[in-house]
Amino acid sequence: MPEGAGYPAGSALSIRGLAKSFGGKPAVNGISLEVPTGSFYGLVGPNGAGKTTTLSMATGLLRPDAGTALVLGIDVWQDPLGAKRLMGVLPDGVRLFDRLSGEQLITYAGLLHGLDRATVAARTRDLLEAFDLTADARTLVVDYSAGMTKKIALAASLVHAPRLLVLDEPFESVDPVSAANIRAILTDYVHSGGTVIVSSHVMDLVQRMCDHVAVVAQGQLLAAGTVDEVRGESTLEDRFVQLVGGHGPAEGLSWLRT
Ligand SMILES: Nc1ncnc2c1ncn2[C@@H]1O[C@H](COP(=O)(O)OP(=O)(O)OP(=O)(O)O)[C@@H](O)[C@H]1O
Repeated sequence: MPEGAGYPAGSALSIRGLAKSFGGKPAVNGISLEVPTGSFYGLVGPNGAGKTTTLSMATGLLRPDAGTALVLGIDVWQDPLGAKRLMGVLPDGVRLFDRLSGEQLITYAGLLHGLDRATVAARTRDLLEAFDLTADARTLVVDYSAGMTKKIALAASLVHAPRLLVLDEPFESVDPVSAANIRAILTDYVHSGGTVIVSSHVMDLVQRMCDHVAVVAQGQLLAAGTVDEVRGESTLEDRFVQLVGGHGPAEGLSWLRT
């Protein structure tokens, strides 16, 4: 099949029929999704819904049992290098080379992507500044807080100026000022033609920040479209609970009541 055949031209990420089971138990059960180029796309779902598994398969980190993922028409599993050149990825539970300093980590990411030293040095400086990490540039990443680690990982994912950003829980552990800063960086990136897909549990944030959203539960897609299409007259949070089916009050915990 030629590159991108059968896939919408306007999609930065095309996921078709992705599936993965662990020990015979389906984690992702045939998810298909089109992420339009230039969109800020939220992926939401309850704990264990299959978000991380889906994003890992879409970014070449976890081999699917079935299905395909294309980044700007390039098959992630047939041409991983070609696809990864176009993508910046913040995986869940980032495992970084944490014996490097923050500055070294971004530099290393840039050099791995084949950028020349002068470009890497200039971009590293800009990224450290943008993420407010200049003062900690020489500190080892192992000594960073959880939020600082998230920020340095995000900075490293941007150094090669990717066209698609795939971010698993980028705001987890990040303080509100830094979160606002990251949101501004990402919004600016989208306005300049980039595409972002971000998983999050924070509905309010997704409603305010994203223009598209997909809701997954139990490894399946329950709804996808623009945020306004998906939420209708409700808030995204109410619609999410409706779709996913909330638990009742904690009757089983009567012993906990004083
Ligand atoms: N490596 C693994 N081995 C076995 N089971 C796994 C593995 N990774 C994920 N799972 C299972 O797959 C299902 C989906 O997990 P996944 O991490 O994709 O969910 P998630 O939507 O990202 O959840 P959360 O919001 O809690 O991070 C869960 O039932 C999980 O236990």
